Amino acid sequence: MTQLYDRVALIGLGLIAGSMALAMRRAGLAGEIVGTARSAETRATAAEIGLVDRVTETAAQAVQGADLVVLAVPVGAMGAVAEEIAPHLKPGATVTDVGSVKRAVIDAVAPHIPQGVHFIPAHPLAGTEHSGPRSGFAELFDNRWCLLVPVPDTDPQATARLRTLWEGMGANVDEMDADHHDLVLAVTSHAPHLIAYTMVGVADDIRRVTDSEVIKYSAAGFRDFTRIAASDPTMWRDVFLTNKDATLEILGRFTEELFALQRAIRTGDGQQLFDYFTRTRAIRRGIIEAGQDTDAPDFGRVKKS
Ligand SMILES: NC(=O)c1ccc[n+]([C@@H]2O[C@H](COP(=O)([O-])OP(=O)(O)OC[C@H]3O[C@@H](n4cnc5c(N)ncnc54)[C@H](O)[C@@H]3O)[C@@H](O)[C@H]2O)c1
Ligand SMILES: O=C(O)C(=O)C[C@]1(C(=O)O)C=C[C@@H](O)C=C1
Repeated sequence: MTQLYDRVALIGLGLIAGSMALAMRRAGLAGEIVGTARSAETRATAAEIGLVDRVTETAAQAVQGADLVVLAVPVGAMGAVAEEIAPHLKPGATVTDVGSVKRAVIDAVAPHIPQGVHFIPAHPLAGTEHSGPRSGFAELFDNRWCLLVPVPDTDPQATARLRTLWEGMGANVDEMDADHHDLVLAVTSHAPHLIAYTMVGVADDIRRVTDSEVIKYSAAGFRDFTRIAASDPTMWRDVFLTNKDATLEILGRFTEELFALQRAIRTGDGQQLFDYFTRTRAIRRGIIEAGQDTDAPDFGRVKKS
C-alpha cells in the first residue's frame, strides 16, 4: 500500500485513534503519525508504548503541518477541539472525525473549519467495550464498515483519498447521509447499548435480593449484556445526548413492543409470543443466509468474496 498522507494528526488517543495508528502503520499509509490527548497520563502512556511517532502537549501543536487531522474524542468534545485547532490547520488539509453520531458533530465542527480545509465526517462501525491508549489493535477495522458522511460541496478527491485510507486500514467503505446514519445507528447500536445498560442495572438491583446469584450464575445472554454495559460512560453519555431524537424514536417503538409482549405473557397468549419469536428467528437466519456466520467471533464483519 502506498503512503497517502505525509503527516496524520490524531486528536484523542483512545481505542479508535490507537487502532487507526496501528492499522496505518501496518499498511504504511502515513509518513508521520502525531498524536495528542487531553490528559497528561494518556499522553505519557502513548509515548511510552510508542503508539504514535510523536506526542504533543496540545491539539494546536499536533495539527501543525498535518495533511490529515482525525478528531477521535467523545462526540460532545468535538466542537471545542475543532475551535481550538482551526487557526493552526494547514491549507488544503483534510479534517475528519470518527464520532458515533454524525448530525451533531457536523453542526458542532463545520462552522470552525476554515476555507480551503476539507471536512469529511466518518464513522467506523467497529469497537469494543475497552477504552484508552492501551486498548487499540491494528485489526479492529478489518472487514468492518466505515461510513463516510460527506457534507455538501465536499471535494471528491479529498473524499476519495480518505476512502482509500479506510480501505487500507482494512475497512469496507460506504457513504451515507447524516440523518439517515443517526437513525440507522440508533437501531443497530445506540438503543441496544441503552437496553444493555438498563438490563445490567436491573440485575444489579436484584442482586441484593438474590444474594449475588445473578452474577454467579450469569448465563451467556446476560454476559453479553455485561460486556456491552462495560462500555465507556463518557462516550455513551455523549452519544445519547447528541442523538436524542432518533434514539427516543426507537426507544418509543421498543417500549410499545415490550408492552405488547408483556401483555401476551400476562394474558397467556402463547401464540403471540411464538409468532413474534418465529419472526425474529427468521431475521437472524436471513443474516446467516446472506453469508454471515452469527456464531463466529467475527459476526458483523463484512464477508469479502
Ligand atoms: N468505542 C467504540 O466502540 C467506538 C466505535 C466507533 C466510534 N467511536 C467514537 O470514537 C470516538 C472516540 O472513542 P474511543 O472509543 O476511542 O474513546 P476513548 O475513551 O478510548 O478515547 C477518547 C480520547 O479522547 C480524549 N478526550 C476525552 N474527553 C476529551 C475532551 N473533552 N477534550 C479532548 N480530548 C478528550 C481522551 O483523553 C482519549 O484520549 C468517540 O467519538 C466515539 O463515539 C467509538
Ligand atoms: O462491539 C462493540 O463493543 C461496540 O459497541 C461497537 C459499536 C457497536 O455498537 O457496534 C459501538 C459504537 C460505535 O459507534 C460503533 C460500533
